[in-house]
Amino acid sequence: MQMTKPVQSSTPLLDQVDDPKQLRRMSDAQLCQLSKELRADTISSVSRTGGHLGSTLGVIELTVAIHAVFDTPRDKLIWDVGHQAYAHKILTGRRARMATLRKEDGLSGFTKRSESEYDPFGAAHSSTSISAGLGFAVARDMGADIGDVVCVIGDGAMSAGMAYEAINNAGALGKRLFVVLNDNEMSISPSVGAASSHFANLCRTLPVVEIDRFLKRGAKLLPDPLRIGMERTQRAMKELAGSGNIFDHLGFQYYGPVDGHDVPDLVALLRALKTHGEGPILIHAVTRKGAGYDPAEQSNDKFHGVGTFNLVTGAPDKPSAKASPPSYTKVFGDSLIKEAAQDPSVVGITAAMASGTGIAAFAKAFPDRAYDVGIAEQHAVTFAAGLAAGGMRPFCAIYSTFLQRAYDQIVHDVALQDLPVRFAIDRAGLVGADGPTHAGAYDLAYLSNLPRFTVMAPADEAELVHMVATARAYDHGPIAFRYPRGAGTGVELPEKTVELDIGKGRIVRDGRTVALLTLGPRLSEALAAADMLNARGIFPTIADARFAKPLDTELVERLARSHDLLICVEEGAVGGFGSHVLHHLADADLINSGLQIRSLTLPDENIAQASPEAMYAKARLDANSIAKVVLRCLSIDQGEGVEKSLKVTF
Ligand SMILES: Cc1ncc(C[n+]2csc(CCOP(=O)(O)OP(=O)(O)O)c2C)c(N)n1
Ligand SMILES: CC(=O)[C@@H](O)[C@H](O)COP(=O)(O)O
Ligand SMILES: [Mg+2]
Repeated sequence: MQMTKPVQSSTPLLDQVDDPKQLRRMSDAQLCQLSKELRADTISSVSRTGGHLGSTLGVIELTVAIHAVFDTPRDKLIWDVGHQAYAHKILTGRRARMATLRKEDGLSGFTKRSESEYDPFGAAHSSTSISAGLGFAVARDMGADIGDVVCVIGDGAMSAGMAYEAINNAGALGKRLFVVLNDNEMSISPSVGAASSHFANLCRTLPVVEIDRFLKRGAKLLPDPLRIGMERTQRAMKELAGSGNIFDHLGFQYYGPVDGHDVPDLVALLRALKTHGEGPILIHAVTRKGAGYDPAEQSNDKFHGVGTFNLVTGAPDKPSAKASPPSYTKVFGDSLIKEAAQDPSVVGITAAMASGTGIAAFAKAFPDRAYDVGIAEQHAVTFAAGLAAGGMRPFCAIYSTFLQRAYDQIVHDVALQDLPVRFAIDRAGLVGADGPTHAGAYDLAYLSNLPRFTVMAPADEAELVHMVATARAYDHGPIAFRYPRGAGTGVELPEKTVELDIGKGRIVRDGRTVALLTLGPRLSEALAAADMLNARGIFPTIADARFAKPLDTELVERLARSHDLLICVEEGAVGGFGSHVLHHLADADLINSGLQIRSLTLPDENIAQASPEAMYAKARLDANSIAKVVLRCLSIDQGEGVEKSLKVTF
């Protein structure tokens, strides 16, 4: 084993750690000191970069204890969601790069295989850790050079069905596997659901758990025959006491609840279990989200996701969002409230993203018509399908990327049954700092190919208001509208809503020769591109499709027949709006030598490596890029003059 240098207790310990193996030779006092330094370093670093601070602060001691006991990277440490892994990154050789967190070519905000051997499995979408961990455990038992497997999963992540699918399988297989339930009673907002109450109850039955743990520990030290007898007695006691918990009943050995901030206790327990543990083991650690930083502990969301902030006060550096135009999210929330005020059948559903989707505002106005189902997108969709079948008008508000998790429910329970579920799809397109795992790139592709689905995208927040009204009134099958993260264009919001003609787009600016057909907020970039091109004597027609499905075939055919160049622009992947336009033109026999067609989408590489700077400029969906495509298609000299006037850069 490569010898790691012992730490001197003089200088800050964190400065001496360049390999987590060094923690295995530290005393309890040193590990406690290291935890203090690690917490301070994390807070200071995130105050300059922003990020998911609260959840990392909740697992500082757990991170230190796990690395002090387990032999990473041979022992696999898998973080669920991975948003709490900043301290893990600092301890595993990435401290010097923390300034690049969530930036172009920088450290991911989540765990990422390509980033470090200490990240054996990528995360960012919740509740995958136990499934992946079990996979590693089976691989180990089939001969792979893998040691122990430790999955750290939060109580929020434990509200997702996938976690129970994994527990169900792990409990049956009986493989040695460690699951640490990091229970801080928080998701992004306070945890919801019966499972969360169950965990809380376990914390209230401490004496029973203490006895149980004492007996378990004692049993481990006895010779086998006696030990088996002791364990049988224990189990009988629990049955009699009617106690026990879901994990015990599903084949796990449950230990806890333990104080997730007590490093010596955690180390002692983990060491004992690593030595004596058999089969799947669940350690229930009770922590505080935002622990150790008062501004975080005092805030409602415990600094779940923050921008840069003042280290002393915790106050955000950037002015509050109120200064910029209202976000699409706020416009959606306010519009849904207005619709619900006149329609008692409107219901709002979120999957643990109440504030992020605007359902929190809706819930304030209509508490008995708002449902936060936890991190359970699959359930959310079929729950909405049941509501629709029951005659209600459910709005299922789920981020584009998280909706991917419920695809079969969308197809099987909603589309094929032709149920009028309304999908409010936020974070459509690139999202910036959360990167590729959160890009809302695929919803146009995965919805526009489904039978009976109506798929809309507003060009601005005024259009969004009309689409919410249109969706509420539309009872003829599933209908979705998708819109981007962040502020709108600042356009004036309509007093009176208009129900749009389903499947009908609009001409926004008349022109000739070139037609730009956009879907969603790229309309403003297309208009800006046209303004640039006017300087070159090119006056494009600009059209807003409004619908990806049903396609406005009359509009598409009219544009194709009366222009030499047709360019479709969308914030989505190949297979979405533009693909359907091309498909229709081929079917209509309109693809001929006289017509050039282009479909501008988010290129694969931009989706795969998306980051703040890889927003629309890099994704080639901004005015410069659109203008450049037009010039190139018309074989117009890209000379210096043109480049300069167009400021076109690639
Ligand atoms: C499938 C999915 N849905 C929603 C989210 C958004 N999300 C990120 S973290 C989080 C809460 C996680 O709570 P918990 O697991 O308890 O971790 P904590 O933040 O409390 O440490 C949610 C809902 C996600 N990452 N993945
Ligand atoms: C970690 C996670 O998945 C969420 O916190 C996500 O980062 C929220 O995204 P928004 O910031 O766009 O709401
Ligand atoms: Mg939690």
